[in-house]
Amino acid sequence: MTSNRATTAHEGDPGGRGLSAEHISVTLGGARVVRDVSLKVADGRFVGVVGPNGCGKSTFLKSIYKVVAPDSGTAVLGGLDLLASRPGAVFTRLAVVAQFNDLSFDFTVAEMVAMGRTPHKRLLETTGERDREIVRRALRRVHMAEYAERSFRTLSGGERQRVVLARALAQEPAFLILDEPTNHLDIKHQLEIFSIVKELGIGVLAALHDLPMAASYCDELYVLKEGAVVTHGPPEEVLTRELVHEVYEVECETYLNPVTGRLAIAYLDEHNRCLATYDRPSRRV
Ligand SMILES: Nc1ncnc2c1ncn2[C@@H]1O[C@H](COP(=O)(O)OP(=O)(O)OP(=O)(O)O)[C@@H](O)[C@H]1O
Repeated sequence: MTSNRATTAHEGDPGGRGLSAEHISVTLGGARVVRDVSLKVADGRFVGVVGPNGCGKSTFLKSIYKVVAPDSGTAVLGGLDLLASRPGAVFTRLAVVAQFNDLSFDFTVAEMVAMGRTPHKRLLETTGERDREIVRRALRRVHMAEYAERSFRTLSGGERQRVVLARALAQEPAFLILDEPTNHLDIKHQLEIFSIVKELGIGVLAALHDLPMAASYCDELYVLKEGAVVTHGPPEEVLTRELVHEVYEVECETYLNPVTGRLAIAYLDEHNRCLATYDRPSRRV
């Protein structure tokens, strides 16, 4: 199933603080890994990018948050040309929660979160009491307040992920990019991260692996395969058995769970035996 909705639905303004990426292509190591991807996130909407391993989700997001330079394309956030603007201008309004594994210096948790204040400060301006209060509040929000003086390096993967979210909260962004934000998290903390992000009420663009989770939290999904958008739209329309088969090469059945009334996915083996079922989680956490 291939749709050309991606090209037709991008006309118009995504809204005052929305994101509009147009015709982004990226080449890495001689290979074109993102192919002419266009996407819009209206202000306050939660948009997911899904697709199999290596399909280019992270690379596309990195091209927007300035870690990877695209070959071509534009990315505009609330009227600001992200690709042409200095990081200082970009990161006063855009925060990123990504995998954070290599750290050359040993920072405390509070110091890590305080880095979220950096884009808002003038050169050589030190951390003030207001910044410290914002940091404390962010750490409380992710239930990591008691870790404030711990070395970030000594934290577990899931604890680190929550601190990285706290750093993004301390940035007080108008828009959030999540690059596989729940990889290390158990189910409670996955739900908690999505719940915290939803409560912010700002535009969110997230690369996600868990399809039922994506269906539950995203207003709209873009599906990537081999670097290109296959289709996009509301999760209930996009996540069909045909789409899952085409993109992930697995058989499945989608159905409404009779208990929750929500979309669920049963993955099937070649004899149509159910391998696993995945339900959309409740948003009440
Ligand atoms: N620095 C690089 N040099 C060469 N190839 C790269 C580089 N970074 C990524 N790639 C390749 O680009 C492709 C897309 O990678 P990317 O990390 O964007 O995929 P992804 O969809 O986020 O994957 P996953 O779900 O496994 O995290 C992959 O084939 C990857 O091997």
